[in-house]
Amino acid sequence: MIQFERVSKVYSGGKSALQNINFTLLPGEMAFLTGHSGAGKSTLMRLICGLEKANDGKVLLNGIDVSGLSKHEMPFLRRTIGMIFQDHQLLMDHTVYDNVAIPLIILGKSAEEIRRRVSASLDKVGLLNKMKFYPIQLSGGEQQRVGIARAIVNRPSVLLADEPTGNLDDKLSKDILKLFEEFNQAGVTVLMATHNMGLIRRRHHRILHLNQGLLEVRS
Ligand SMILES: Nc1ncnc2c1ncn2[C@@H]1O[C@H](COP(=O)(O)OP(=O)(O)OP(=O)(O)O)[C@@H](O)[C@H]1O
Repeated sequence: MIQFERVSKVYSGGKSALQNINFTLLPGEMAFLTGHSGAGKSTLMRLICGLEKANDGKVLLNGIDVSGLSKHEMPFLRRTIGMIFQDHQLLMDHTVYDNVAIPLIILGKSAEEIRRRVSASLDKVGLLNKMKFYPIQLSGGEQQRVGIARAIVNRPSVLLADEPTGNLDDKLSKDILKLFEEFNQAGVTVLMATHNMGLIRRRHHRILHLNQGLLEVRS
């Protein structure tokens, strides 16, 4: 569950990115985060995973006040979140398998558990047969799916996706959205930021729309 209570964010330098944001995303809910470029979408996502701190108000993740966590408590929070970026942020000199394994290696999991979980994640995104490839050998859509496999390998309860389809064509974008919907049907809370209104039209999920740092809830 994600809760924002009267959250405001002003960057050093004085730029007000978010103003008095209030919303709740229930466990197992899926929502889209929309808004123009600079509306505050990435800032909102970064507040949830503790990459930025709110100046005012509370950001709660599964009931825990993210802004109240110390630096050494952050890794525990991040274990419950899978984060997906537009530019997937893969390590180009590592194989697909190694890229997906990284979160588990950091957590000190056994080689057997890593093998099992990485295979399961790659299977979910349809890339089991490419585990030995390097990212450069994959298409844009496949690279994005490796980023998704890495985000879910730790079985997070919350998936945050910041413009995950930004560089992809319509067909690939729809495939990625379908994947998120499948995770959501399996109980994962999903928040996906997107510019692509065509993609999310006719989907029944709630829309959180940001307009110059202010939230309008649509649908
Ligand atoms: N680190 C930062 N320092 C100062 N200002 C920032 C910083 N990050 C973002 N901003 C400003 O805060 C506002 C919101 O930015 P943010 O990246 O959250 O918007 P966005 O909706 O994700 O935009 P886009 O769709 O272009 O990615 C913008 O005016 C941006 O310039």
